[in-house]
Amino acid sequence: MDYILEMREIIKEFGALRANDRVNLKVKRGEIHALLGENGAGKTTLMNILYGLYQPTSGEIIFEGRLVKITSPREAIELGIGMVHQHFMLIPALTVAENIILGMKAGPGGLLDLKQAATRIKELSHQYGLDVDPYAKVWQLSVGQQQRVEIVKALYRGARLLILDEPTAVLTPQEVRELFRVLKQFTREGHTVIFISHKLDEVMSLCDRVTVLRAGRVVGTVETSKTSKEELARMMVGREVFFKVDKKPCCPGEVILELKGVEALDNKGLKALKGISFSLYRGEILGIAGVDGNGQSELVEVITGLRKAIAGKVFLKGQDITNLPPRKILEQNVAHIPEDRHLRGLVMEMSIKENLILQTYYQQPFSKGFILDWKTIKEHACRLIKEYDVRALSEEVPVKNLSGGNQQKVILAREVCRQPELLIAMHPTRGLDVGATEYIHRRLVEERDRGAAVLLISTELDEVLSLSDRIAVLYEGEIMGIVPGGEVDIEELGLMMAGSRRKVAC
Ligand SMILES: Nc1ncnc2c1ncn2[C@@H]1O[C@H](COP(=O)(O)OP(=O)(O)OP(=O)(O)O)[C@@H](O)[C@H]1O
Repeated sequence: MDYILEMREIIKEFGALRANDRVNLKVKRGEIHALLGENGAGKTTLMNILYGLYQPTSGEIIFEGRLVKITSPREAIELGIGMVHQHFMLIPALTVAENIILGMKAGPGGLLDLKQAATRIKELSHQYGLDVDPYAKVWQLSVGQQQRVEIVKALYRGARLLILDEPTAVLTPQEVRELFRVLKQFTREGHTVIFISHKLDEVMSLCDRVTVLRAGRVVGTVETSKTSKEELARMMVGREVFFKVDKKPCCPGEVILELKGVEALDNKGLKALKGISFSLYRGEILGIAGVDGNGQSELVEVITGLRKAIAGKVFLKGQDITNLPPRKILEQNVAHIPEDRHLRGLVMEMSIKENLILQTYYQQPFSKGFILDWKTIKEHACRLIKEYDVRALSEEVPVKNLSGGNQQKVILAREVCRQPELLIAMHPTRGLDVGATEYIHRRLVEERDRGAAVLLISTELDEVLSLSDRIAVLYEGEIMGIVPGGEVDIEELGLMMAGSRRKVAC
C-alpha cells in the first residue's frame, strides 16, 4: 500500500494537558482523508505538528517513505506539505502575488520576481479553475476568495499533501461545491488531502477515509463507503447524537423586538439594509436565512447598537432603542452571541473567568464600588463551566488555549446566564462538533421556552429549519418573505434566498 504519510505514536503535551495521546495516522497517496473529532479532540494540534508549528513531545513522522523531523512550516513546505488554516494567514494590505511569495527564497540578485510570480499564479488559477487575481489587494477580497489565495499559495509552493482545517465553515454553498471540485482534481493528479471538518454530510460525500479522534486518541479509521453519518457521530462523541431538535409548539407572547423600515450602510458606504421591518415575539425563535453577505451582519449590528441606522426605527418592548450605544442596549436585557468569536465575542488573552463577566464586571455582585470581588467571580465561573460543560483545566485558563467549541460555550454561558429577554445568536454553531451543536440547539430552545425572544441568524439551512418557529429570508438587504417554520417548502425557501419575493407574509 502506498502511504504518503505515517504519523506514529504522536504525543503532544501542553503542560498537564495531553492534546495528542499516542496518535497513529496513516494517509494513502491520492486520497481525501478526513480527520473528525469533537472540539478539543486534538485535530488541529496533530496537523500543526505535521506542518512544523509544534514539536511533538514524542513520536515519529514518515513522509514519502522517509523519517522526517519538521521543525518549521518552511521545512514542511520544502517537503511538499501545505496547510490552509481556519483563520487565514494573509496580510490584508498586500496584493495576492505579494502574499503568495512572501517568505520565499529570493532568486539571483536577491530579488523576488513579482511579474514571474503573477504569471505562475495565473497559470495555476487557470489549471484549477480558481478565480484569483494576482494584483488584487487581499483586504478587498471576500472570505471565499481569500481561501482560494491560500490554496493557490500552497500549490505555488509545490504542495503534494494539502491540509485544510475546517475549510467550509465560512463558505457559501456555491463556494463549497467549487472547493470540492478543486480538491477532487488535486487528488486525481495523484496528490493528497487531509480534510478537517465537523460537517458529516460533507465528509461522507467528499472523503475516501476518515480517522476519528476522541480526547486526543484515535478511535478508529473507516472508509466512508462502509460507514454512516450516525456511526461517525457515535465514534466522535461516544454516544448517540440526535440530529433533530425535540421542541414543543411555540406559544408566542407580546412583541419584544420590532423593526420598522430600517436602513443602514455597509463598510464600503453602500446600502446594506433597505427598509427592514419585522416583529419578534416573546417565546419564539425567528430564524433569518440567507446566503452570507446579504445584510445579516449589518442587521445584527444595527439592533445591538454597533452600527448606525440611517433610516427607520428599532423598538425593544415598545421603547425606541435606535442608535443607542451598545452598552445601553445590552443593559436592557439583550444578549448577543456575535458572529466572530475572536474579534467580538472574547478577549483571547484573558482567562475564562474574566471573559464570563465582560458585560457585567462593573455590576453587583462582581463589583463592590471600585473593587472587583474575585471570590464571587471565581465561583460564578466554576458554576458556569460545570453547567455548560466547558472543557478546560481551570477557570484561570486563557480562552485562546481553548478549542473553538469550548470558546463558543464560554460565550453562550456568559450571554444566557443573564436570562435575557432578547437573545441574538449569529452563527451560534459555526465550527462546532455535532455534540456541541446539539447542546447549543437545545439551550436555544430552552431559552425560547423560558420566555426569551430568540433571533437566530445562520447560513446553515438545516439549523434554521430545525430551530425556527418562523423564518425570514434576507436577500440583498431586503426581506423576501416570512414563512412559518414547521411547514416550510424548501423549494420556496431556496427561491427566496436567490431573490424571489413571497407574496403573503406571516
Ligand atoms: N497552545 C496551546 N496551549 C495549551 N493548550 C492548547 C494549545 N493548543 C491547543 N491546546 C489544547 O489542546 C486540546 C486540543 O486542541 P485542538 O485545537 O487540537 O482541538 P481540535 O480537535 O482541533 O478542536 P476544534 O474542533 O475545536 O478546532 C484542547 O484541549 C486545547 O485547549
